[in-house]
Amino acid sequence: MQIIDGKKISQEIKDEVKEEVAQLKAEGKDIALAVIQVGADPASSVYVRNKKRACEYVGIESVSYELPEETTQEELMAIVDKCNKDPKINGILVQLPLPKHLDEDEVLLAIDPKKDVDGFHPVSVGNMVIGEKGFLPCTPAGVIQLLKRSGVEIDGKECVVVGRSNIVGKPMAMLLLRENGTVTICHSHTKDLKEVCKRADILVVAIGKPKFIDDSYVKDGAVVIDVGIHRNENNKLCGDVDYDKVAPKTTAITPVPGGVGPMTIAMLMKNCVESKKLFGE
Ligand SMILES: Nc1nc(=O)c2c([nH]1)NC[C@@H]1CN(c3ccc(C(=O)N[C@@H](CCC(=O)O)C(=O)O)cc3)C=[N+]21
Repeated sequence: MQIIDGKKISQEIKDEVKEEVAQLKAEGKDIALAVIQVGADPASSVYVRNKKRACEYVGIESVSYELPEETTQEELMAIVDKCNKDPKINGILVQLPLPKHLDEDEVLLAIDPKKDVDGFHPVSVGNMVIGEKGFLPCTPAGVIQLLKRSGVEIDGKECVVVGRSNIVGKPMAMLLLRENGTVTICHSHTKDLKEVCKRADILVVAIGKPKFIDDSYVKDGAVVIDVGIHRNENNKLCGDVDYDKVAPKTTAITPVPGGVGPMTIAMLMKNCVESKKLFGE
């Protein structure tokens, strides 16, 4: 059984990015990412801090906007607009989820697709689906990198994605399809979830329920990728997969923490470089 080391693989990617950033810098091309956070949700603050730290490491400038919980839609839209127009800004990230009084879709739609390093804009989604160049969403793109760099073949494999969110499940299925996997998407209405999951050579779980998937959902020798992240009362992290029960059945599995999470951030850094190379001046 192989424990897929997301920390190590994300470090490799960050080091590759760091080198590219240095090369661009030598040509006088600096990269900057705007990180916009509304409110002070502690989990979001952790992720935002990790993103800034990664920027620092690879040599990308991070310009942060920490806005109060009461920020209005108009105020937020004005900041996005300002970042859109600022030629120094190459990427814009609006940390999700936004407070409930704000319209997430309107904000994401307002981001210039040329700066959409999260890959959430409908233009980016469309490009991903038809296989055109564009920004790939960081978490699913990170999962593909984890699989490839761990020597897991996707081509022709039975891939089951549990969860159909716009930011993970749906794009995950699409990227596995692009790698020639045979892809099934499961969700809350799926009949016989267990039986479908048991077909998987590669099982990707993104349902947002702690330790939901135990060994009874997993075929012997499967590869299991856990996208979930939950924090319990004692601040201990766990995923959507019951790792201790599932791991012995797999040929490879991602832990939480240290699996998919760090990859999300590494891929964000990669997208920022891509933005500069494709659209920067
Ligand atoms: N616009 C937007 N883009 C995102 O990419 C985005 C977002 N909003 N909202 C929230 C989710 C979640 N997310 C994570 C990033 C890093 C870790 C990460 O580094 N995890 C570490 C543990 C970190 C910890 O200690 O909590 C690990 O799994 O090893 C996890 C989750 C990005 N997201």
